[in-house]
Amino acid sequence: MSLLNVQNVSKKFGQLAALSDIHLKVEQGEIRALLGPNGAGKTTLFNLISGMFAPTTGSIHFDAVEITRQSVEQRVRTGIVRTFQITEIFKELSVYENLRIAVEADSGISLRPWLSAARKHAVRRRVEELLDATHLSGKAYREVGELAHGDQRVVEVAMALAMSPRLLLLDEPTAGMSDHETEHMVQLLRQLHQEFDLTILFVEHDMHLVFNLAERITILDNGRWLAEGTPQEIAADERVQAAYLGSNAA
Ligand SMILES: Nc1ncnc2c1ncn2[C@@H]1O[C@H](COP(=O)(O)OP(=O)(O)OP(=O)(O)O)[C@@H](O)[C@H]1O
Repeated sequence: MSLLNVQNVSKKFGQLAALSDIHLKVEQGEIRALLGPNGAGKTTLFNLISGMFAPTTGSIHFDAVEITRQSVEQRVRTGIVRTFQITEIFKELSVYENLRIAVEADSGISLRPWLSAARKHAVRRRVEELLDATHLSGKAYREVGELAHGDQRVVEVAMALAMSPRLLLLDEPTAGMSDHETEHMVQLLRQLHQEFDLTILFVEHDMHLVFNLAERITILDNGRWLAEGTPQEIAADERVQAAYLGSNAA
């Protein structure tokens, strides 16, 4: 049974059909890319999966439970986490403080005025685990706003991890990064995928990254499902080349 199962999903904005009859199944432990030209509907599909909007028609199941009309918060609790969903990143605070806030939000203790020593200790341990997993320990006490762009995006991933995701949704995880930062992010996502058996669904324009990181790729075009397959299958698919890859496919 698929971890995520999107069936016959359509989304209209007024007269505009942003998505029509989309099917998407993502298996536990997969790294899947969602690819397509501008306006293909990738962000809209992400919004439907993460709970920002409800679809006009169709259904979404997560781990066999229907979540079509669940709120963002309910979905986060069941393990669907998108960066920047619940906790905001505070650029004037340190990496450590940002993670502490995310961990406290996740454990539902952020609204309590007083924490027991045991609770504080548990929060500290969890923050240290997250710093370790994302290789941010050496930058724990730096202000997030002072970090390089690539490191700031890693902090976003660490904050998403604080929510204990089973399905991590990433919007263009390497947008604006240098080659070196991109390589670091790819390594990190691969490592987290293995270490936590994390299922990852990401939207990305960078073709190189998609082919390098994704195990399977789903292509949308003009609000419709166009193709799905391994990177090799997608690169060889004539419909995809015609609709999207063009000369980049070479
Ligand atoms: N909130 C909204 N209200 C009205 N129209 C919207 C809304 N969100 C998206 N659209 C429209 O839906 C269509 C699909 O947009 P979407 O942003 O999902 O595509 P995308 O594949 O993510 O594109 P891009 O790669 O440019 O980000 C577009 O025509 C867009 O203008």
